[in-house]
Amino acid sequence: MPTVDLTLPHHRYDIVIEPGCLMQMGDLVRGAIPSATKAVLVTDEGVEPHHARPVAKAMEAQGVETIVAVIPVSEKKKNLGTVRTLYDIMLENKLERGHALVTLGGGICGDVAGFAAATYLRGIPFVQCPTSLLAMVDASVGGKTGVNVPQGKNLIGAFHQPSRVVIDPEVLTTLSERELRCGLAECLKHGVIRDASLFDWIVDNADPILSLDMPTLVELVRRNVEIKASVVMEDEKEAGVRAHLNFGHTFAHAIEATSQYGTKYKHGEAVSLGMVAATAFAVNRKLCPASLLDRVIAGCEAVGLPTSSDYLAPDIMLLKTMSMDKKVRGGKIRLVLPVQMGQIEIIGDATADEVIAAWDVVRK
Ligand SMILES: NC(=O)c1ccc[n+]([C@@H]2O[C@H](COP(=O)([O-])OP(=O)(O)OC[C@H]3O[C@@H](n4cnc5c(N)ncnc54)[C@H](O)[C@@H]3O)[C@@H](O)[C@H]2O)c1
Ligand SMILES: O=C(O)C(=O)C[C@@H](O)[C@H](O)[C@H](O)COP(=O)(O)O
Ligand SMILES: [Zn+2]
Repeated sequence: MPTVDLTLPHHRYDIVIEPGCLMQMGDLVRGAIPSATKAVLVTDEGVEPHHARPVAKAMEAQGVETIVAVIPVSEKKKNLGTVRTLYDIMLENKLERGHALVTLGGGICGDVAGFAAATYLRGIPFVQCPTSLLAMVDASVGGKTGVNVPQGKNLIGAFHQPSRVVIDPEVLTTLSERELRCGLAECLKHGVIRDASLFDWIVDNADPILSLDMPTLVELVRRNVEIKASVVMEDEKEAGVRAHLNFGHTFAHAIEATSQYGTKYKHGEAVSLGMVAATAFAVNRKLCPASLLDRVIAGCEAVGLPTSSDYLAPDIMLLKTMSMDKKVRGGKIRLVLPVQMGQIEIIGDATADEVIAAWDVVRK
């Protein structure tokens, strides 16, 4: 099966990308974690009716006793309460360190269940099986797991790398178009930070992507996973270049946290708005030409993502939330900004006035 390899100093895994591969989930889990005679399959309530039963059956067929745990899928419930529920299920079923957790869902499911795997018995192996485009191209790769708190997004978490990532692009046929577009926000982000040709390719291929042409989807997923994996291999724990993957996210997370997590904007939509705000900031700072902002806006609009909003919290609230960002150093907001398509710079001296001016570009 085609794979992308991710090699770190103390861990290595592959990311399998193959239409139909979920039917071989038993082999794929046992191949990565041979001691996994038992597993908790954590899925989310939107995915469970479509895909949980065949995956559980495929795992059982290869001798993996499988307990299915269904969790709610909302940013509000991406919290420690849901993690606690998973601990209880794992404890009740006497899951041991040699056993496994398998995620089957979008990025929320992967982040929450991944955090449970990172902390249960101080860490058990897990396999990520992402089912949304966003989780395939971004969230399932790289080992960031965690949950939200009222103060901000993903503020409690752990780096815990999976033992394998299994991507079956065929499951995208049951994903809503809105969620598909959300995944494209992170794909465009990868284009802006690393690969101008990917950015243009996504814009040119918006139609086949949104109409679920399978060879185009496979290429989309592979190109994005390669970028994500290469950044993570360079800097696993965000000591440096991994922060580039956070382009648009300081603004995006502020939108999510100040709009009651997901009631108005999904993560991918917030990232689209955040990329526009960050690029506007860079233009105002004269780090990049105004034409780059036009290109980012045109790219997001080409795939149907929002680029302006009449639903933003007051500046003071947005600034307060941005000051809780994990990249803050010495109380200063650090921003990941584009210099040109495919090239990024991080600045650590953003002033409140500059940030507010960037929000103004997004605010309708
Ligand atoms: N860990 C990371 O590196 C990382 C990276 C990016 C995003 N994230 C996190 O990921 C989350 C967003 O993930 P998301 O966009 O996948 O949202 P999500 O988890 O809410 O999933 C999107 C929706 O689609 C449904 N769904 C998923 N796959 C489906 C399928 N195949 N068929 C039918 N329905 C399906 C889900 O049930 C859900 O309702 C955010 O919380 C974000 O912070 C994490
Ligand atoms: O993998 C990363 O690193 C990223 O920043 C990817 C982001 O798309 C993702 O939303 C991530 O969860 C944000 O990380 P955070 O540390 O800012 O919460
Ligand atoms: Zn993201």
